[in-house]
Amino acid sequence: MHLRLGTRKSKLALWQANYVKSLLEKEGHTVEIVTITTSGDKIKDVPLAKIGGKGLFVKEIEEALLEGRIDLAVHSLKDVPTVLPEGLEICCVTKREDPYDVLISKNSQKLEDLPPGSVVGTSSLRRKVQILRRRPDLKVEVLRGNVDTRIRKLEEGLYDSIVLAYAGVKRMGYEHMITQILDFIPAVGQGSLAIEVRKEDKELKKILSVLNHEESMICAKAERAFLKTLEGGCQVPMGAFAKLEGDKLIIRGFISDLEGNKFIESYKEGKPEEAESVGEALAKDLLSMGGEEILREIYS
Ligand SMILES: NCc1[nH]cc(CCC(=O)O)c1CC(=O)O
Repeated sequence: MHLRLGTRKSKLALWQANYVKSLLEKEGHTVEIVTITTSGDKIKDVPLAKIGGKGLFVKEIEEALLEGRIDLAVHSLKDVPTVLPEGLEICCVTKREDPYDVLISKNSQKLEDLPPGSVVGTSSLRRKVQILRRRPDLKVEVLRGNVDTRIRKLEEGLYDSIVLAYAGVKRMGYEHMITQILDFIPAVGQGSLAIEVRKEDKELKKILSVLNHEESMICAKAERAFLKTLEGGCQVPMGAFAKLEGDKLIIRGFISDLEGNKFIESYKEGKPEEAESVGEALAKDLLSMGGEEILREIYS
């Protein structure tokens, strides 16, 4: 079949699109890559948490899907909101790449070795609070842009260290620059790709099912149910990480206030078949442990 694959045009997005393209070509399909500029690509210097809109990197691509200009969309799963437009679905989640965050430092200093007052670049509130919890004496400053831009800003001396997703760093060929793999709780979905299609495209979904990695899909379901229950956008520091151990699903997650002073963390176990309810149960625990108050403060 001839498939039109929609993607953003950042280098990372194109890498991801080409990765999916090559998997589909192995199955005998032809794939045309259609690049789409999203609002997230246009607004370059404001932290996404300040813009506040959900799905800034996917909205225009979803419109192309709904209008029939493309057949499938490839996104970083972590950029996809938990509620999709009517008529669309995530039919596959690809095998998760290393889900963790990494620190890249100018002087190869690990988080615990950075001199007091060092400047760490990240725009993610999730990363910020986890940095400050370990090193309240560091300065966390806004850093946006694609992976190349972020690394260039480090090299230009604007930061002493930056924090990025391992997955993006690896895909862009900067693995050799990694100073430290951080044991932070990752973003929901970090490291997996989401394949989004029109719900009604049954035949296409059958074709695409080769892209699905069942274990990654189960973890995605648990983490996204967690996020949905917390109504988390990127304005609230939170994260969750699910994994399968044998036939047990384990999910850890946290929610925090903006400075990392109130950091509420817990975990939950359950059956993989009940991934969504396990994620939801974890979120409800966090809400009753003080999460509700945090949300109220942040949104007031
Ligand atoms: N926020 C942007 C974004 N979306 C997906 C990735 C990397 C790939 C992934 O995490 O799955 C990145 C870069 C980063 O967070 O450093």
